[in-house]
Amino acid sequence: MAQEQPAPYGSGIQSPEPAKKQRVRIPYLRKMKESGQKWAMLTAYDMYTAAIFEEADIPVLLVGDSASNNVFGNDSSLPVTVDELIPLVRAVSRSTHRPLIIADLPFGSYQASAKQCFKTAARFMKEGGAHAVKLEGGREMLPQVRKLVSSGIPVMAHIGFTPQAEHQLGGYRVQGRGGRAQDLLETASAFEEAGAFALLIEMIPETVATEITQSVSIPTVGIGAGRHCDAQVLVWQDMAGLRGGRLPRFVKQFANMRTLLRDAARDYMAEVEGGIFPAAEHCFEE
Ligand SMILES: Nc1nc(=O)c2c([nH]1)NC[C@@H]1CN(c3ccc(C(=O)N[C@@H](CCC(=O)O)C(=O)O)cc3)CN21
Ligand SMILES: CC(C)C(=O)C(=O)O
Ligand SMILES: [Mg+2]
Repeated sequence: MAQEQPAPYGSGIQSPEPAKKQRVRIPYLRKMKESGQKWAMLTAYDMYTAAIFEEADIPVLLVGDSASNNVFGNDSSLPVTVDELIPLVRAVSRSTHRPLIIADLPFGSYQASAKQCFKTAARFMKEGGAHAVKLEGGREMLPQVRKLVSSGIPVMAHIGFTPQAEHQLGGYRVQGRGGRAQDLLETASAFEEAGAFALLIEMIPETVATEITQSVSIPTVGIGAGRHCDAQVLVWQDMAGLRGGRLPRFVKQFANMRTLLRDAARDYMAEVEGGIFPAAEHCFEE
């Protein structure tokens, strides 16, 4: 006899899971803004990290195109492809029940037209199991945002420093300084009007990010955008101290996983070389 399937999380019909496991959905994020409750977003690119961040109760996970650097070893966001990212999105969505999963649209997969954008976003939803997508850019992306929204695909717009445009922007530089703040404010309003469910704001002065946050009713998620955004995001390998070398100013390391993992690898190697591991307890009898 076929087993009965449990109701999907957030479906509103009786779920066998406790309320805590209800899927985070977009109206919840808006309510958090209204009540002044800040929230945290992290990137995730695989099963264990996604499951661990769910255990930690992180409400929103981003499968970033930063996988280009942090998974695939490229030196920028530009090379990563849709075909490379979809399996990572699928790994994250399969391994979690509660967080909202956002797929970052990679460079070249949405800029050409609203139609191209829709096709790419639909692949991330259908093949990856994403609940929403994120795209970078300014007002030239309004047709893309409108197309997704009218097709039922929630979209987060990423403004300020947009890494996919690093060559146009002249490097990894703070945006919105000098006379450019007004332009950012207008772009933010235009995205809200077009139906974006949230704004990601990267590397702009705190004062400008605060003004944007106060001027829109959708949540703002900051990275290097000061203390007053509605939410914050960091790349998990930065936050957990897996990454070495010089770090951007906006990063705080909450652990030192690089040392932890390196020491574990060294201890393992020493025990193998010294004939200590495996011990009897790790061996099978006949
Ligand atoms: N590991 C990782 N963390 C990230 O935050 C990240 C990625 N990868 N890959 C994609 C983009 C690239 N990002 C970056 C990369 C470098 C800087 C950086 O060098 N920032 C300088 C800016 C100096 C200035 O303009 O004053 C800094 O010191 O913060 C910032 C964001 C953010 N994203
Ligand atoms: C840094 C965040 C905002 C991002 O876009 C990514 O991880 O790709
Ligand atoms: Mg990105």
